[in-house]
Amino acid sequence: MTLPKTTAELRALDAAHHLHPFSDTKALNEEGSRIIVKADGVWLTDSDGNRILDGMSGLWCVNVGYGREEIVEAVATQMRELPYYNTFFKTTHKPAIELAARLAELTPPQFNRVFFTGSGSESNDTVIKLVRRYFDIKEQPKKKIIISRRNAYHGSTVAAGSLGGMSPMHDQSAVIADVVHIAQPYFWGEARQGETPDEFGLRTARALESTIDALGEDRIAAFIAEPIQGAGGVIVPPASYWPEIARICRERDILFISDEVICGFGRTGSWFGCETFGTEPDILVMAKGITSGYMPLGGVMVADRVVDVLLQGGDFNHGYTYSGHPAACAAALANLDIMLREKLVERVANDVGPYLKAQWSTLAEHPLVGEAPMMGLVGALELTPDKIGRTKFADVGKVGTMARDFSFQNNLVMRAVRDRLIIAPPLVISHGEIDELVARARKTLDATHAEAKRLGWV
Ligand SMILES: Cc1ncc(COP(=O)(O)O)c(CNc2cccc(C(=O)O)c2)c1O
Repeated sequence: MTLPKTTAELRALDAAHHLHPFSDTKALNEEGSRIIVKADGVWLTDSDGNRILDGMSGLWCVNVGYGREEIVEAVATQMRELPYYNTFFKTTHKPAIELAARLAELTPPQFNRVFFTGSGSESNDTVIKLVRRYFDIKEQPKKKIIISRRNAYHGSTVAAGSLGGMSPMHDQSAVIADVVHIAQPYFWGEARQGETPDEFGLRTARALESTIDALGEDRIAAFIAEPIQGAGGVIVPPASYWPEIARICRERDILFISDEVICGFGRTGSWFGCETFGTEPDILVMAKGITSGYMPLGGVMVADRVVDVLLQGGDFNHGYTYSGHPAACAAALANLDIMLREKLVERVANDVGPYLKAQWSTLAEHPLVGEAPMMGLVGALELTPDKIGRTKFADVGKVGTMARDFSFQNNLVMRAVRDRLIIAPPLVISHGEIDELVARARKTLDATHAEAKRLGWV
């Protein structure tokens, strides 16, 4: 079969054969999917030749930007030499060894070993098994419960989806036992009247302590959290939150898991979000930015104090065919070379991060915007009918979806989560491209505001 050329023909074939993730495929097929055909830097090109500013780095992952020949070459070379081999049954290969050593250098000092996976979901499934194995070996088998947060996202497998706190996912899936969800540090949407950010941050953090005490510390294995809840809407905690969580994790016999699938590899202005917020996790979850999405790869960094116990336990009966896939590891190594050579993490911290924050903050003045948080190169716009009262729209999500569609019409990719618009652009974005992004975001807000007014929603 030769692939058709026109957008209409491509859409028809897609509609005939492709079930899309996280989509109402029937509705999508009536509308037609947007076909992305190539990309370069921060720019996408669709099948109609439209140039689109990718404000989302694909799905939070293309940190070094598109069109990096170095990564392509590294993968091609590796595939010619060894396209695949596994790391089961006493075998390994050079890309896995080299990447494991590189990750030990780049991650905080407590981490010197990595378990490779093919995705963030597989990484979090691995974490659940590692954590329970750890306490079984320590002869504390009662410690099984993992505490997570409402509206967290940890992946889409049954177990990782259970770790996440998104009820629309739980409603469509089995969920595993022994996962408990506590409040999220979403100040704009959940603080009490008159409560300051710091008071809210402490109160929300202390939900961890009270939940441990209510369930019994002898039953709690771990606490898992994203430094910033990404898919939940870029929920940046108040400054008081993470120091209080860190205190609780230090004082209690539980493991702290930092899910850095989004916040890792420079996104927040440090190599990892735990460094931005000053926490010291026992387990660090990676995917996305590890290869900038060029190849699927995930991993779990495990702190020495946890590894020391695991090594006493003999066989760890878990792993994936593509754990540490050689071509994916080669992509990761080339990706990390680019990040180091171009000092992209420092660039986020000292240059484009502050610049984007300054430009993005001007959008908070828009009548439709309740808050415009930005940390590193990940930010959001909370859309609201009432900035002062911090009220939500009656039909949550409708305005967000409308805004996302206007954004796409303006050739800017922004993600909508409920009525929050999100951006997480590639770390290579220029000042000029930031100006263009913010201008298109403002145009999107104006169009959304006008339509919401016409519909009587504001
Ligand atoms: C914090 C976190 N943890 C785990 C995963 C799962 O990774 P995999 O998808 O590679 O299994 C993620 C993934 N995050 C993710 C994935 C797909 C879509 C969106 C969205 O915001 O629309 C977000 C994530 O953001």
